[in-house]
Amino acid sequence: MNADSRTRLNQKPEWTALAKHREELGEVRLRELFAADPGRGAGYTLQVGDLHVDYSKHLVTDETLRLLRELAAAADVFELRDAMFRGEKINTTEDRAVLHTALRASRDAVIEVDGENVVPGVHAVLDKMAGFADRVRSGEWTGHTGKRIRTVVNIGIGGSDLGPAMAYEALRAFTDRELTVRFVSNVDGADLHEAVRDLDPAETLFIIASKTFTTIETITNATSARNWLLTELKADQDAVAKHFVALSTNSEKVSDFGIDTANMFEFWDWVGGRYSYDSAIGLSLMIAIGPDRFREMLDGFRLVDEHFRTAPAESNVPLLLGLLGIWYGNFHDAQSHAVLPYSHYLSKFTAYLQQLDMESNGKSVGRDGEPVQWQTGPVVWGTPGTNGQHAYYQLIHQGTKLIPADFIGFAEPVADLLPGLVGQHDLLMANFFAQTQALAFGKTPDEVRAEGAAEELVPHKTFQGNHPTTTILARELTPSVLGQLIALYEHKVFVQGAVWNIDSFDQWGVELGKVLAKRVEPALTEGAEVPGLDESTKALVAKYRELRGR
Ligand SMILES: O=P(O)(O)OC[C@H]1O[C@](O)(CO)[C@@H](O)[C@@H]1O
Repeated sequence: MNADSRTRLNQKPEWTALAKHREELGEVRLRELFAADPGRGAGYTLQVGDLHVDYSKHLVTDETLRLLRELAAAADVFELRDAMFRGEKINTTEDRAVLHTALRASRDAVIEVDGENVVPGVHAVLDKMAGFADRVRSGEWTGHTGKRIRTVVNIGIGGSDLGPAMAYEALRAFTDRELTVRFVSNVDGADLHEAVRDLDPAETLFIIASKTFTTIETITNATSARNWLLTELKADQDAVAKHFVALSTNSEKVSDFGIDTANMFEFWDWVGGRYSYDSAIGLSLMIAIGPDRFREMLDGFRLVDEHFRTAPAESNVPLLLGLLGIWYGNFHDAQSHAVLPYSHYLSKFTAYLQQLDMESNGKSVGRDGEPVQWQTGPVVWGTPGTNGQHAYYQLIHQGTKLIPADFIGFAEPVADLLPGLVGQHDLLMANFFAQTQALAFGKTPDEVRAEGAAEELVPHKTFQGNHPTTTILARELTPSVLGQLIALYEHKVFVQGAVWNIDSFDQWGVELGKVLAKRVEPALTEGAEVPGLDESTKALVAKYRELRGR
């Protein structure tokens, strides 16, 4: 691969061809595209596993898609993909392999890092997790006083929180209702306080999830949780072993904290935090849904991995979704991307994707260390429909910004919901379909007039339409379907990072704030002089101390 040639992405003929094509298409109208091709609705669809993906409501033609695929080829996307699956160290700034795909590889697969097959280790940890999860679920694992565990509290942040928290919500219908899981991430003590205040410590298990085991928020919360537990139980340090387990790559720090390393579930530096909830980081989820369902979820991931690895470019769904994002971000100046799940169970899905996408592709320096000269990752945002419809959809429909959106919905409601529900799922999904229709085709002034609107209101009631959306539809939100969805987005993010020639697997941008926080803290607590503190922050710190009466 030639890193230099990728750096000059916007000087490549494939890029220029796309820019020219964009000019020629001008303000292409979805109404026209559908009028010109009545088969578009059924034709612009792909299937991957259980996911039916409709991309007909995009501002693209066959030619656009062909040119986008050529750009991907010119950027060596598939070469980089193959290098990732082979275990090469494509996270160059950290000199690490990127092998979240190995976390869901089948037992007999062989994937080597530095000459060692990592798959047996992955399955050994999965088996250990399964054994532990079964013991907690059955009540065989008891706390210090002999009581069974009723609540699991996962303490972690970023990738050590968002993934399991999202998936626990998503798969609530599959959870053991006798056992609940709570998630604590914020260093604001209120988070831990609210999570434990009504719990019986004797029935509580803390899972301390931290890849590095040095993250200040997590270690602080874990220390406070240990204090709470020992105080409430009036127990000594021995009680820790029955109420604390760790998920980490750092056995030394785990042991320093007082957790028995026999109760540590390991993962590896080739798993990025935001790509880790299908590793040991998913232990809380496994306890909640059981090992079999967890494995079904891994099967879902693997299905999409295989698709991404082997499907031709024309039918490769992660490639398509990645390229559509590039079309809008780089050739239409779109700044953001909305993800709008029409499932209450996916209430944390977009928050999870924010880290996956924005921590991966929020970069402005290429893999060669040169500043990139094109837009990279979008702002990802969204909440479940239909709540968003009554909040910010106004701006998507009639505002001045182009906001491509993914609509995710399901034909069946997940679980046996309340018997008295009055056809709510069809109503939910009617909104789902209606919104993408309204966004795409809008309402013309003539249509508004035909409804008898007063002339002065016609411009206000007109919908320009032409807002692009992808629709992802599956039968039901099962563990496997969740795995498929997450792998789809993981690989979409990969495609975009590969085209933009950035390292999607490092996160140097979070470091500065961490270092400065450490430096500022003594100024808050002790009024210490912090060298290099700017005048604005100095004044704010002084105000803070005054307000705290210090
Ligand atoms: O699992 P750890 O090491 O505590 O890190 C938590 C999170 O912090 C980050 O390193 C930076 O915010 C994320 O990438 C990671 O998911």
